[in-house]
Amino acid sequence: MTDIHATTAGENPKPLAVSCGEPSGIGPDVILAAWTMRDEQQLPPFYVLGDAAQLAARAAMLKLDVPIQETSPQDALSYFSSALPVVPLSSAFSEHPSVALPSNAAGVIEAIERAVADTVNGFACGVVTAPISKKPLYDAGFKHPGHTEFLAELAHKHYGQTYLPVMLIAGPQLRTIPVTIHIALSDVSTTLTKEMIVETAVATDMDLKARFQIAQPRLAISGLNPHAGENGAMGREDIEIVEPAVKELIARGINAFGPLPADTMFHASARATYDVALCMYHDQALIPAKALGFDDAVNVTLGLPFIRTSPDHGTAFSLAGTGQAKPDSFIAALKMAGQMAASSNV
Ligand SMILES: NC(=O)C1=CN([C@@H]2O[C@H](COP(=O)(O)OP(=O)(O)OC[C@H]3O[C@@H](n4cnc5c(N)ncnc54)[C@H](O)[C@@H]3O)[C@@H](O)[C@H]2O)C=CC1
Ligand SMILES: NCC(=O)COP(=O)(O)O
Repeated sequence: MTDIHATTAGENPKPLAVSCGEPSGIGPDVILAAWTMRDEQQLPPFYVLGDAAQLAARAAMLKLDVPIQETSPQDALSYFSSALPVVPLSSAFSEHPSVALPSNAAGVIEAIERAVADTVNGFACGVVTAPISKKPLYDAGFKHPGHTEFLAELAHKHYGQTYLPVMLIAGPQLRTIPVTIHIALSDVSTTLTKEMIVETAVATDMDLKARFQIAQPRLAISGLNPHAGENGAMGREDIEIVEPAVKELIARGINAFGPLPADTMFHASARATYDVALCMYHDQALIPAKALGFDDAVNVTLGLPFIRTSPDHGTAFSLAGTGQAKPDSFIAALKMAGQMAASSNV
């Protein structure tokens, strides 16, 4: 597998815009910890769309010495070496580690919107999102299953075009993509279409070339059913949906192969045959990716007109404010976004 995890840092003239995520989760913990490691980890500069007082309270709880500087996106870069730059939101957050408060939901959403707007407007070179807790946002009227779908909606708002967002989980040993994303397992077989597989694969092929400099990406396409359907004996979707998609991809000049039985496509020698595995549903893709790389895999949204990365983990409420949250995946997300911004040819 070509190594896109190797990073360069500090080469971008613009900082990354970090949305604070759920303030009661471990987002603040990993953001603060990452800033303290900015030199040893050679992190690209970043600023946080969040609440300076809440971040300062979390830093105190964690006994982290993090000076915090409220600033604008334009001035954030000049503070990064000496303080964590924070661009304030319209309203303050309440600081309650481990307890998601409905009153914080509007700020969580605003932070994502503002990080995207800053990037589109040229103040930031990419968006890095800290984890959100989806349920409190749904309760507050958030209509999108997760960041991935919301970011496509924001891209449409800014550019007037429709984008197909593709969730890539990229770790040092494995990259996977779920073709269907945040839907119930019972809806997968009725939602999956040949067109979805083809469109996801085309967007993947394009972005692996443009953003990750993989000249001829090799796409392994999983089957949906056990044993990729066992010639139709265990479900017909592999014959009727996945196989025709693979044929069309090959006809379009994309280096795709499959459908592969999902249970045998993730061992080491199988992984050596492809650059990315396209899987038919969320857990088929995310279980192997997180099992192999939970600490350092990165969630990247492909198919968008801007860069977005995120740690692969969620809000881990029980760890918020305890000092036990590992910042590794967030650090990997910062590095990958910085590297993508420095090297993208889009
Ligand atoms: N990008 C995002 O915004 C994501 C958000 N989520 C959301 O997070 C919430 C919690 O989801 P879960 O499935 O519990 O996943 P989770 O990733 O928050 O936690 C899973 C397990 O890993 C541990 N863990 C997670 N991050 C860690 C870290 N940095 N260091 C050490 N241990 C860590 C947790 O303590 C827990 O045992 C949900 O609301 C989910 O929707 C989940 C994944 C990604
Ligand atoms: N399981 C991954 C996840 O839920 C992250 O989704 P998103 O918020 O990045 O769309």
